[in-house]
Amino acid sequence: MKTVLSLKNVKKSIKGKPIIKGLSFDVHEGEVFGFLGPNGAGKTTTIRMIVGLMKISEGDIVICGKSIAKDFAGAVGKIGAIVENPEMYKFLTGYQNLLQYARMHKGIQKEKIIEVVELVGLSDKIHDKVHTYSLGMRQRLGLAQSLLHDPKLLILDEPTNGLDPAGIREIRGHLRKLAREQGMSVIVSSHLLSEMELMCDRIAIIQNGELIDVQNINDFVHQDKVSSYVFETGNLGGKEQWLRDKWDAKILDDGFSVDIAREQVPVILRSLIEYDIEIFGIGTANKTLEERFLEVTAN
Ligand SMILES: Nc1ncnc2c1ncn2[C@@H]1O[C@H](COP(=O)(O)OP(=O)(O)OP(=O)(O)O)[C@@H](O)[C@H]1O
Repeated sequence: MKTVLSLKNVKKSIKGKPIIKGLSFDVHEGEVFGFLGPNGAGKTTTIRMIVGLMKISEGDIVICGKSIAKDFAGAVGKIGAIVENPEMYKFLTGYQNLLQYARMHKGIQKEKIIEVVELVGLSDKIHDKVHTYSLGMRQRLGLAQSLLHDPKLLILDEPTNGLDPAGIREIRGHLRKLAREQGMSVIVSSHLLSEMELMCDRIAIIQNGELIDVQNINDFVHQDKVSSYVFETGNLGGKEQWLRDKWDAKILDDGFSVDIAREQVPVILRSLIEYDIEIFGIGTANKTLEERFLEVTAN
């Protein structure tokens, strides 16, 4: 697996206050990698350092083998990014905006503009003025602009901020497609957990400027394969305390729930039968990423 981005014990202090306290992790070719963390965790600061908008205090960032400390232009030249809202000329068309950008960054051909516009699905509206665009269309235009110079690594800070569910789904689709079909590595930040679950292959959880965990999204959600099982029972007739003591059960109006691994289900069923508890139904409530995230960050 090829490493596209490597953070090596990156630290940042602002006015003597440590904000980022030694982050180390790698991002691979063709993966969508998420930065997940509560407000103020340090996601934007980390992204600003990766894209070269902010100096690192200590450590190094290596992009496609180039160190940001030793070869700044070489390293950041591989990146396409939307960090702050991309500046667009509202009274020019989308196409004119891209053309303007291409003129400022030599070597971008008109064919490339057409290619990225098609890729982000803006071909129909590209000759309309930007002030007529919806927020989602502006985001797509920003995405097209960031793709013009063929970046190896695409970085988007809160890419779905302010978008409606359809817009979010659309951006998500584009990012997954870029990773899958073009082998691009994509980094997105968000505090929206459900969204990360749908978009990312792996996520780094950041809290207080520290890395709490980097995990494959599926492992993260299904870690230990513990699920909440809800048992619908008849009257528990005074057996509530036994359930709490033996299974750490939560008593509900018409039964109880327990957090157990799948293999334990037959075991608990047997003991319920032995204990004369009638069972009318069993269901699972798999833990959401949100619940897992809260568990991890609570400690
Ligand atoms: N220029 C600055 N001067 C002082 N403190 C700063 C500066 N920039 C960031 N911080 C602090 O660094 C911490 C991390 O901020 P950052 O914006 O990176 O977090 P974040 O995870 O992106 O949060 P959010 O989701 O709210 O955007 C915060 O406590 C913030 O107050």
